Amino acid sequence: MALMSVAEALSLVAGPVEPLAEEWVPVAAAAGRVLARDLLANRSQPPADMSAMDGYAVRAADIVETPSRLRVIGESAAGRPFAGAVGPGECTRIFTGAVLPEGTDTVVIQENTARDGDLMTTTAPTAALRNVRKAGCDFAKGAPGLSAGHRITARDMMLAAAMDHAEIPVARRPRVALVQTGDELVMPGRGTGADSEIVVSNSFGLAALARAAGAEVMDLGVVRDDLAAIRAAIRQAMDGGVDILVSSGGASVGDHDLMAPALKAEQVELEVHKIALRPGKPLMFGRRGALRVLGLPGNPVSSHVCGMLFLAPLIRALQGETAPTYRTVPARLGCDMPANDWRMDFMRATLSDDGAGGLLATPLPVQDSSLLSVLAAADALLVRDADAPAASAGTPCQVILFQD
Ligand SMILES: Nc1nc2c(c(=O)[nH]1)N[C@H]1C(S)=C(S)[C@@H](COP(=O)(O)OP(=O)(O)OC[C@H]3O[C@@H](n4cnc5c(N)ncnc54)[C@H](O)[C@@H]3O)O[C@H]1N2
Ligand code: MOO
Repeated sequence: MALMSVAEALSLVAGPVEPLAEEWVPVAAAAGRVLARDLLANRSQPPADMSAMDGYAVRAADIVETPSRLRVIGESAAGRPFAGAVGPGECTRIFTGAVLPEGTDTVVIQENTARDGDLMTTTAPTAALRNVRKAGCDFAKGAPGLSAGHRITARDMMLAAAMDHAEIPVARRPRVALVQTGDELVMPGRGTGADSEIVVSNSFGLAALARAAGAEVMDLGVVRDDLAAIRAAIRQAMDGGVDILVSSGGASVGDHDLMAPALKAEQVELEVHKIALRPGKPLMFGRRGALRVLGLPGNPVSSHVCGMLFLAPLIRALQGETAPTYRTVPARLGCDMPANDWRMDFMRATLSDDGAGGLLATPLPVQDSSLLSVLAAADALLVRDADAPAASAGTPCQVILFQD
């Protein structure tokens, strides 16, 4: 029987997802968070007509001739507006960012004036309404500024602050718990040096991916290949209010691969179990109540690729982010490729310049899913569709860039 496609699995994992509850955070702490509601401007910017330059605020009708001579009756500076009104034949000194005095509509830059006591003479023409920023020209009070589902950038933080928001509503960070199964596993620096030991690597990549997508991560550590121990870890996640439990290892079909039986025993309904993906065929996804479980293969490259393809989009979807999927960019093949088999393939590849402003993607020569050195040396994942025909160098293709 044909295994489920990557697209179908992704739609089950990160398809229509009810976003987590909102919480309010100070704008200064909002980088990378996802807006839970549309953010409207609480005030107009600029709040009044303001000068864009240092010079003199005048009435345009008074400076049609050059030279024109006007009486200086006061000053308007940023934060210290001129209190009165400016009549015909009058002007005020004005500085950048100051409110235009009543009666004026144009600013003559000081370089185009001469000053003698309280008289100002224009020395070059200035078009009517020049050097003035109209009230609300950046944004008007009540106007939509940022949309729900948008991930806040540094620039958005500036906009939100300028729109006079001290705190903004964002989706709660998804809580992700990581568990790694395997009798062979030891933490870095904690092994005895025995050949049978393997040093844990998966949780480091998965935690970084999850945090970059906006999650709070807790590491439940290494669990032995023991049904009771794995079931206890699943219950710990359920009781601890975890949103996504991510396991790595024990996903295949060997006698010691206990993740599926443990999930079934804990009544986690498996919606995905084995898909047409390389690396990552043994992927599992299930739910029980509010808990979602992603069971990733233990092979390090498989766990990381599945983290990029499924975990990061799920974390983003739970925050209400729009278009929660992995993102591809166009490139061209750097070498001839044979036809693909029935598994969609995400190959570790290097990128180079194609000499025409584009990218050339060349798969690294060995693609075994255990090879961390190859994963670290790659620039991108080259996407090969299931059953893709043979393709020659230069053929357009898609790649996923590593984001770190
Ligand atoms: N008869 C079959 N055997 C296998 C199949 C299959 O279809 N039939 N699928 C293969 C594929 S594809 C994959 S991928 C692996 C996945 O196996 P598991 O998820 O059960 O992974 P483990 O056996 O637990 O570990 C595999 C490998 O990865 C190392 N590992 C595990 N966890 C970590 C970790 N946290 N950090 C670093 N390295 C880890 C582990 O020591 C093993 O070397 O199954 C194939 N077999
Ligand atoms: O799917 Mo496995 O991840 O090919 O090695």
